[in-house]
Amino acid sequence: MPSVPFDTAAAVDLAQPQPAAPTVLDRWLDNVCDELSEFGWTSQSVLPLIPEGLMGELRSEVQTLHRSQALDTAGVGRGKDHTHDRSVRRDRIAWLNGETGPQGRLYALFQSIQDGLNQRLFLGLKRFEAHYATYEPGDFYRCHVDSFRGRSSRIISLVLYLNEGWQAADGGQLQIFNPENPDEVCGQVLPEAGRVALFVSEDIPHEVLAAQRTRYSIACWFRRDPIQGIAL
Ligand SMILES: O=C(O)CCC(=O)C(=O)O
Ligand SMILES: [Fe+2]
Repeated sequence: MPSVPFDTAAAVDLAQPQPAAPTVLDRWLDNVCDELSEFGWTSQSVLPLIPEGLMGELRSEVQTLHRSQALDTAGVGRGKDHTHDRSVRRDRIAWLNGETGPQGRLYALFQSIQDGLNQRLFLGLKRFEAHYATYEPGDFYRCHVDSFRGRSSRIISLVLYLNEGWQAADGGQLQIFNPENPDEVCGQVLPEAGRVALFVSEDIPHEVLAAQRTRYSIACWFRRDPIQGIAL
């Protein structure tokens, strides 16, 4: 009797449409969403997803803004509570509008991250906002959360770091605290180019330790309110 050349039971029926193989982005999002669900935060490399050259272009943009003093001191709080308290935060910021070439490419990536978060976690995210931030030597951002409880406007925070060759001695680490016990540090992220931190905006207390050299980043918030200025 002729031997069966392969396991017919396990053979793929090529006549049927096959599900598309997961992409690098799918696998990245699966991992991010697992960690967000379990811990409320995650730190990942975004380099496998970033188009060639984009990190350097974004770094040049923020360095140009920095040199031309086009960054504003960042405030704390919203509306009438908005203040510039240098004992709380000392970074300088410039909002992105997605209209330069590099920002357009970054916005396409943020949009696919937003779609992927919605598909996996059913967050109902509708838009995102993002700003560049620079921390000069000595600058910090004390422990805070990014969204007031019950406001549910900023849902997920994402921070993308732009400095190359950042060492532990350069400081500026993002410290993540245990939401149940805000005295307990449960993670630290080195702000090295291509690394991103993602966390649940209203749950995760975090702080930026004092930087020892100029630190460049992009902070992005995925929001549930559809129109700027209207918080649900
Ligand atoms: O740059 C970071 O690591 C975090 C910044 C931050 O917490 C913020 O802008 O709200
Ligand atoms: Fe924050």
